[in-house]
Amino acid sequence: MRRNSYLTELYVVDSSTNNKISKNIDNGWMFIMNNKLNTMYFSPTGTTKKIVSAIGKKISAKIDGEMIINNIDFTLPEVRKEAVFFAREDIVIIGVPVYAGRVPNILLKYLNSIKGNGALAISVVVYGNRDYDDALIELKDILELNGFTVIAGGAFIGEHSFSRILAKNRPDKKDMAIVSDFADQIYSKLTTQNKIQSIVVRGNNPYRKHYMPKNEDGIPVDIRKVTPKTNSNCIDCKLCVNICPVGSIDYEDVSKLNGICIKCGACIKKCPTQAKYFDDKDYLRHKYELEVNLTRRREPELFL
Ligand SMILES: Cc1cc2nc3c(=O)[nH]c(=O)nc-3n(C[C@H](O)[C@H](O)[C@H](O)COP(=O)(O)O)c2cc1C
Repeated sequence: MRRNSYLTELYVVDSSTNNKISKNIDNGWMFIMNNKLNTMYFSPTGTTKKIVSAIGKKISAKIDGEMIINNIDFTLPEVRKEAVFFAREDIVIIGVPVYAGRVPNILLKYLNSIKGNGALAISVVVYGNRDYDDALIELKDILELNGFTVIAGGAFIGEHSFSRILAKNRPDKKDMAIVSDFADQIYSKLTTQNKIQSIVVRGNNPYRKHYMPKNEDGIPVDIRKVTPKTNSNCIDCKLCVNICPVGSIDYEDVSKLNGICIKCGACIKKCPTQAKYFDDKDYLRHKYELEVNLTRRREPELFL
């Protein structure tokens, strides 16, 4: 038995005559066997990567390891210079963290350049236990405008980029069990529905404005200009230079920035000597406020 084209036919070879008999495929199992599985994520502190990778692995495992996962980690700026095109037979699991209740601004140009060409997409957003606001609907809209059919969506929780205690160590065991269940449900949708339906997710359109922290007088503050400092623990290992998702840290002098800082937390959380930190008053106040006020555990939300 050989597959000859996407979703339409399969050959059954008659061994006595060696003639190919083709018959229509309306079976979901054959549907998924004809597809290619892809994962894509932007993940400066690794929580989005963990969730997207686990969904991909679980779906591929369910198909008996038949499916090789093609992965695009677009955390680094060089990767976002490459054009990406998919085709009808692709399934793409794509994840981004939630920044200010939305898809991170710096990713919009790249995300809008990805061509779906009829591929199926699973959209994933990961947030730090405050809220994902309109990020999931925004990601779904972007993907649909680019020619994807979005067949599943999930909002998951990851340790907050600003903090080591808010949503500490999430996604944890309980989250990963939900991630696994989500993958099972996606597999089941792929293999049991003849016409795979797109989804409706929680969120507003028009989208809410980007979430802004407030100062002690309740006035919104703009922390976009805040940059990290470097202390004397620095061993000049250059790790921060290599992991900065906007390529802003100067190679010769790692305490210097040559571009914007998106406050993603990568240089701070991944520094082996804890040499990077923020000391801006408004940033620290916001971080403290989040840590004090958002202790109630949020749970993942799935849309299928
Ligand atoms: C600039 C910025 C804004 C953020 N805004 C939100 C937010 O609006 N709501 C929320 O719950 N978490 C927010 N977070 C936290 C991240 O969404 C969360 O920690 C996520 O797990 C980080 O993903 P990563 O580990 O893949 O980098 C923000 C983080 C950053 C850096």
